[in-house]
Amino acid sequence: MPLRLGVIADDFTGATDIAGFLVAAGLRTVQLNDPRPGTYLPADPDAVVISLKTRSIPAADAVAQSLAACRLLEELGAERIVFKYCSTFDSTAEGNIGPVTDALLDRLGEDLTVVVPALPVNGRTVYQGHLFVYDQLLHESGMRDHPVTPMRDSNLLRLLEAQSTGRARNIPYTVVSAGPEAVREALAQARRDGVRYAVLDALDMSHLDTIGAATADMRLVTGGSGLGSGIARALTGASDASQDAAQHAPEKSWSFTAGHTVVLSGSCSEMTRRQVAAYRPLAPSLTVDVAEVLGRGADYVAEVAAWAEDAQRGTESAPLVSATAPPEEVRGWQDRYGAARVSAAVEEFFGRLASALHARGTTRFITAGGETSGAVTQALEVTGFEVGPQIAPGVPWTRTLDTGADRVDLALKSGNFGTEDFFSAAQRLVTGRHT
Ligand SMILES: Nc1ncnc2c1ncn2[C@@H]1O[C@H](COP(=O)(O)OP(=O)(O)O)[C@@H](O)[C@H]1O
Ligand SMILES: O=C(O)[C@@H](O)C(=O)COP(=O)(O)O
Repeated sequence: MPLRLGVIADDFTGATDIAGFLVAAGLRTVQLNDPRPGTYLPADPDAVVISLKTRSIPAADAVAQSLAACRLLEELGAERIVFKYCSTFDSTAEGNIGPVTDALLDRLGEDLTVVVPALPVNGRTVYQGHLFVYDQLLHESGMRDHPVTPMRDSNLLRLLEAQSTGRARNIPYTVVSAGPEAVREALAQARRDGVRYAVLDALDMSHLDTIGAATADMRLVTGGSGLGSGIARALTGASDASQDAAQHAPEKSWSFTAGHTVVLSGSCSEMTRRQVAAYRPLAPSLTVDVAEVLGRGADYVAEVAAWAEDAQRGTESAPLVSATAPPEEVRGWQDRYGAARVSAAVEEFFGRLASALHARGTTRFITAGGETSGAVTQALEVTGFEVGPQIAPGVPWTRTLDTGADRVDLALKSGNFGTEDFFSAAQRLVTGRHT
């Protein structure tokens, strides 16, 4: 069977997010982290999601890695490509969403694509081309203070045109709510007018189903996991009931790996800050000292690993190691040492800590933050995942494709996803289902 969908995701939490929605819609989905020609692919998947860590690297590198991923997906026979980026359009001023979109359009010989970051089930909607996070415009939400990709504009047309070579046009919700035929006509008109990026409004998940149906003949689409859901549901004809069941029913056949659990939080988002605050009274916790990370490196990693190992013995709830901090504290570190240096050092710290803990018997990692999850997953040398039960919309448990002693379970939480009790909720799913 040809691969029906190939997804290029610009970070690791984003990749598991979309993979979870594809699975919920009924597509057999595999997530690959270190894709190379000849990479092992289990059981004839319908969709392959490639996780990259390209959101905040230099644009030229992001383009090169995304094109390599696209080539691999084409070799696997992918009929259609989805470029998955964040539902809050996280990008630096120079890109990378625009440059990668342009490069993929050129590679696939297409002149028009759609831009659909909306994920209404998690409060991200697009109205008249403006991105909202629940009741706030993107630039007024916590995303204005993101340590790596602060978002200071909510107008997707302006954001995209500033990063790319072509013209953008909004297809408003009045057209989207009129159904797939109306959207197809608007897209055809946009193409005739030389528009390169059609920014579609979406206020609820049914709008994403409409967009999924209307874009069935497009080789390249771009957006968030909600678009993935709409496309997959158009492919499989999944009903709301089957989608709901897949998202919420405990998967009886899914088993977790025996061993210890740790919670690693490197996200500084508003929701992660609340989740960390809610979890602290329930479990041993350690706050990462950024000065120690920068000053002591490997020594500090060993010290924190020893603390976590010790803490794992004395408690039911997994220990939490957290660098999560409010914006003024993050700015303080960045002013002192430089933003790029601090981010890279904290990410490297979490990667090294994960490796050290894995060597000492930790098999389950609950990580908060996209860049943080990428660093942890890469340090653990995970090559690919199977996607399991959803802890919250957009956050499934996953397990590595390895079957042997190296197998680990990972819950990669996007910064703003999940409810306040997320860290406990993730562990509740594990209880009683060890291998
Ligand atoms: N206390 C801190 N000070 C400065 N930067 C931090 C701190 N804690 C974490 N970071 C950095 O902030 C970034 C958070 O990004 P990420 O992990 O993607 O979270 P999110 O999913 O919320 O975007 C990472 O690069 C991380 O290393
Ligand atoms: O689309 C989303 O919101 C997520 O899938 C995502 O990309 C998460 O990124 P982080 O907030 O950096 O974890």
